Amino acid sequence: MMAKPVALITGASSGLGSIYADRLARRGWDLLLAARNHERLATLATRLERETGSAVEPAVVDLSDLNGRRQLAQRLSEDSRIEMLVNNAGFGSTAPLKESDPEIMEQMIELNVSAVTMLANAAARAFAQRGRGAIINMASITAVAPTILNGVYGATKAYVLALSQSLHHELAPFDVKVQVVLPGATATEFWDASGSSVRALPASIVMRPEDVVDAALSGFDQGEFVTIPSLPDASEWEAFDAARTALLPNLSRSEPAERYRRG
Ligand SMILES: NC(=O)C1=CN([C@@H]2O[C@H](COP(=O)(O)OP(=O)(O)OC[C@H]3O[C@@H](n4cnc5c(N)ncnc54)[C@H](OP(=O)(O)O)[C@@H]3O)[C@@H](O)[C@H]2O)C=CC1
Ligand SMILES: CC(=O)[C@H](N)C(=O)O
Repeated sequence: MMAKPVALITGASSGLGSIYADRLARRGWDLLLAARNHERLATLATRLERETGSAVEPAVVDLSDLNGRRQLAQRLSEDSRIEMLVNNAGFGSTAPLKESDPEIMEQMIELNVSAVTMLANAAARAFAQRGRGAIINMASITAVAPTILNGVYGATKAYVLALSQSLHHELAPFDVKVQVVLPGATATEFWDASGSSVRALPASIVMRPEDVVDAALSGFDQGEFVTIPSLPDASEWEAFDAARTALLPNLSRSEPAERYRRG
């Protein structure tokens, strides 16, 4: 029997990552599930193996730790069965920057930026060499709306969007798919660590994690690069992105613009 391909999902012990695990196992993927909480990963692995017949391996790792993310990146580089990376682990905050603990902000950057970068780098190299694979990066609507929550959180997600834009361009010739997902408020444990309760938000702006992941996978199946699960009209994103690309011919020129040369 042919071995199944493996999807590596970070942040798989709860929320969006655990739903990705469920959906990908049902789509015929074997799984490598990364997070810190061994008990939760083991319980999920046992359930998914029983219900789907997929092989599910827990990988207990703290991705804010340099050695932790190095080990997982090495596994990604060396294990040719891994054909998908769901770069999902992350945490956020709703506190203004001036009221935030600088060490927590550092940890957020380590997890949301440094770990995402190291794993995307390893996946890009390995998948390009193999001529196949997919990278799904979990950003957030705060990537384009950084005033909504904590500024560092929004900045980390803007980084994930920019990194994905560059990777999408770079990896297209190698048949490696890149998707970036920008969910809005989602009812997960994210909120427990964020400093605000999801129950304080109007129900009309909060999506179920199952719906976020199902929409994101539908976008993936349709070959979308950017998926915003709640956006009713995809042409609104296309117009936003077209405005960005229209700037490109004038962003680097030999002379300052006329308005900076007056007086
Ligand atoms: N919920 C929301 O409103 C939104 C969330 N997002 C993004 O979605 C992603 C998933 O979040 P969500 O599912 O909502 O939240 P959860 O808190 O439910 O999940 C976060 C996951 O990340 C893991 N994780 C946290 N810290 C580390 C670490 N240091 N090392 C390894 N794994 C870690 C957690 O597992 P463990 O504790 O076991 O390590 C958990 O599995 C995040 O990137 C978040 O920014 C984007 C938009 C909206
Ligand atoms: C926009 C949100 O509310 C969300 N928690 C996020 O992570 O972006």
